[in-house]
Formats: sequence, C-alpha cells, structure tokens
Amino acid sequence: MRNLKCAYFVAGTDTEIGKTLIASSLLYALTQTGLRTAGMKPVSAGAELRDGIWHNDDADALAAQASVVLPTALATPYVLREPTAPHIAAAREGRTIELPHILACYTQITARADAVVVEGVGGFRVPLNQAVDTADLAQKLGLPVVLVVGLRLGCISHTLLTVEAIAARGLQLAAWVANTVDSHMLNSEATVDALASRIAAPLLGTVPRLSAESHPGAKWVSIVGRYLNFSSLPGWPTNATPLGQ
Ligand SMILES: Nc1ncnc2c1ncn2[C@@H]1O[C@H](COP(=O)(O)OP(=O)(O)OP(=O)(O)O)[C@@H](O)[C@H]1O
Ligand SMILES: C[C@H](N)[C@H](N)CCCCCC(=O)O
Ligand SMILES: [Mg+2]
Repeated sequence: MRNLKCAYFVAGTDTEIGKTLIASSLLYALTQTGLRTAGMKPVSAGAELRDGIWHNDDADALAAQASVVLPTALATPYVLREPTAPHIAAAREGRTIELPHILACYTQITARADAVVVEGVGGFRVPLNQAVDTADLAQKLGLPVVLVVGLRLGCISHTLLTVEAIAARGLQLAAWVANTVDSHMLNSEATVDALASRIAAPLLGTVPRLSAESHPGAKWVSIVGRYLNFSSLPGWPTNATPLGQ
C-alpha cells in the first residue's frame, strides 16, 4: 500500500457495456507513464479451459495492459465458469464468493503496484452471494469509482440509479465515461448532455462505436484513450501525456 499512487473501481450501468474496454484503456494510459500497474477483476463469470488453465477474457484483457504480472489467484480470485450471474455460477460450482478473501488479494496487489484498476462485474448491484453484492465490494475497497455508461436508449435511468447507489454507499464518483453501445441511437449527444447536467462528476469523454473498418489495424485500448481525458481523476499521474497527443 506504501507505494500506491492511484486506484480506481470501474463500474458500469449494465453488463456488456464497455467496462473492460475502458478499464483496459485506463491501465494502458497508466502503464505508459512508467508506473507499476495492475489490473484486478475480482469476480469473473465465463471462462474457457486452455492448456489446463481456466481463462477469463476480462482478466486477460486487463493483464495485457498492466506492467505487473500477477498470479490469477490474486488478480481474479473467483474465475467462475458459466457466463451468468456470479452468485449462481459460484453456487453451481459449489463455491461461495467471500468478500474478505477479495480484500486480502487486493491488499497484496497494492503492495506490488503503484496503480491498480479494479473492474466490477455486470452492473453496480450484482449479487456476489446471499448477503453481499458488487456495491458492498466497492464500498469495502473504498476506491473512487469510474462509471462507464453504456450509451443506448434506457441509459439515462440506469445511470441515475447507479449514481444514486454509488452515493448511498458513501463512495466518490470520480468521473464517468459515455461509451457508445448503440451507434444508431437517436439523440445520443442530447442524452449525454442530459446526463452531464445531472451528474456532479466530470465526464472523461464520449467513446464512439469502434470497428475494424473505422480504425483498421489499431489497438482499441489506445484508440479509446484519444476520446478520454483522464487528468481529472484523483491521483492521476502528473507526467501522463494525453493519448490523443
Ligand atoms: N466503443 C466500443 N466500440 C466497439 N466495441 C465496443 C465498444 N465498447 C465495448 N465494445 C465491445 O463490446 C463488448 C462488451 O464490452 P466489454 O467487454 O468491455 O463490456 P463489459 O461491461 O466489461 O462486460 P462484462 O459485464 O461482461 O464485464 C466487447 O466485445 C467490446 O469489445
Ligand atoms: C457473464 C457476464 N458477461 C458478466 N460477467 C456477469 C453479468 C451478471 C449480471 C447479473 C444481473 O445483473 O442480472
Ligand atoms: Mg468486463
């Protein structure tokens, strides 16, 4: 913990809306500054067996942008096999997700890294077991939250509910990102404006829907950073150069 300069909890308005993409982009930008960076996906649901090891795509994506190599047992203490609600996936494997174990892993990670990005699972109140959910995990970690909004019809209410839940846990909403899920959405700019006028935290930027055609041969993690200005994040390293420059 002594060396830790910054750490963030990346939450989302839903599952499959870009948390991993934005968390990876954050890690990419932090790694560029020369910091020792680590990614954590404490609970993952959906894994495939390769060479006798269960792999989760999110955990692998974060690890690919981090400079500190962590054992899976620390970075992702719960690699669950089925791509379903984690408490259900865990129960079907005869496992129970335990918050104290996740917190102990996080503490060990902070001893090895200067910057840590933790990705949540699904939306903000996904159950982890019968007693606790992702919001409890975020609260116990006590990290500033970066909220990824999946920009599509319905996201206004999802976002405002999530912002309320973050505040109810006494957590700091450090910033939010609008990530385009539906590129055909009507009035997407007005939607972002409507959210911006209701959220008392900075908008890091709006990420368009990327495609192999729009950005041929490009690494998406670096492309995403061009649309985001991370500098308002608490603890953001002062030597970081905006990725668009
Ligand atoms: N702006 C974007 N442009 C193009 N593809 C995107 C964009 N954002 C996300 N995606 C794609 O959408 C899918 C879901 O994104 P991602 O895995 O980051 O979501 P998530 O919120 O982390 O999901 P989960 O709840 O499973 O962790 C991925 O295939 C990702 O590459
Ligand atoms: C499998 C998926 N991609 C996520 N990892 C888990 C999403 C759980 C959502 C649970 C829910 O809110 O209903
Ligand atoms: Mg993810």
